[in-house]
Amino acid sequence: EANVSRYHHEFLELEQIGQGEFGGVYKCRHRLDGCIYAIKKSLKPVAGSVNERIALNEVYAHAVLGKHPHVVRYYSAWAENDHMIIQNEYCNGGSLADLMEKSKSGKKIDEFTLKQVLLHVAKGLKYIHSLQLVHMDIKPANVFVSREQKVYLHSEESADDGFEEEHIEEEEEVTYKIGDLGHVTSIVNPQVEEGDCRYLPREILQEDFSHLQKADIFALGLTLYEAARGEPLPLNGEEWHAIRNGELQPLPGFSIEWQMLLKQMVQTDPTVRPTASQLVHHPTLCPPTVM
Ligand SMILES: Cn1cc(CCO)c2c3c(c(-c4ccccc4Cl)cc21)C(=O)NC3=O
Repeated sequence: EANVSRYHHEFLELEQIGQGEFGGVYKCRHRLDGCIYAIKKSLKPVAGSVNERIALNEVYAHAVLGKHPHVVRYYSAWAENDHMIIQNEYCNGGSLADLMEKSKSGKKIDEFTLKQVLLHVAKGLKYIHSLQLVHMDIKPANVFVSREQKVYLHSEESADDGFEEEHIEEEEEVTYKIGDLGHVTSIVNPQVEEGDCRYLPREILQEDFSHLQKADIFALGLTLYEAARGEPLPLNGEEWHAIRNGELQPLPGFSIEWQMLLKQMVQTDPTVRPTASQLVHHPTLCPPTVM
């Protein structure tokens, strides 16, 4: 019946972790499996509206995209009491936007961290693009962080008496994941719902959808540029166009090769921007091989 709520029946709501015009996002514990999930509750969109297309896009995309280490995992979606509900993997480290917020007061985000973000998100995009899909809303708030405490049993032959020496090594493993698939569309017959204009390349504004994967690369480039610079990106106007003409400010404290890579990612001509696969194998991102 209408008033039985699967949400309250299956989940214990722990705290609200997001708020938007769409509704709210909650950190919840599943009463049966005991795991924590991120659940977004939004008002059921009007049938046939743009919002309905975005809501359906999101669920279709999650269903097709299945499981990937650098794409936030989807578990279930349902409608109840005039609400659309989607249950996703909970990423316990906040978003890149949260990291940027924190770095405003303290230390800036360093080059090594941003190279990790680039490598992980490029791997996620390579997977999405390999399925002839594009994300279309890559930005700091949609890159989520998972931190996992890994424990290793480390055993070493001790030099002198030849006995095995064992010790426990703890290591925090950070994984960056692409979330919010509400703008995902197929490159075959694209129904482009523009993402955040701060990260939008000019060709999409001009409705040129011939290189949609490169719009994701552009948005990722500006995402990293903003995280490195610590200044908010323009929504429009002179500075917005200057960036689309390839004019980026220098990034003091960052290597020249990093700044050149970002510049290449936001090139005006989409065909010049690297593909996600080229980024994954880019020499400045691959961990140094022990010689
Ligand atoms: C605002 N907000 C904060 C978080 C926690 C980050 O530590 C969060 C998550 C998600 C989402 C989300 C985004 C778009 C669609 C559905 C969901 Cl659940 C939103 C989130 C999501 O899918 N997984 C999250 O962890």
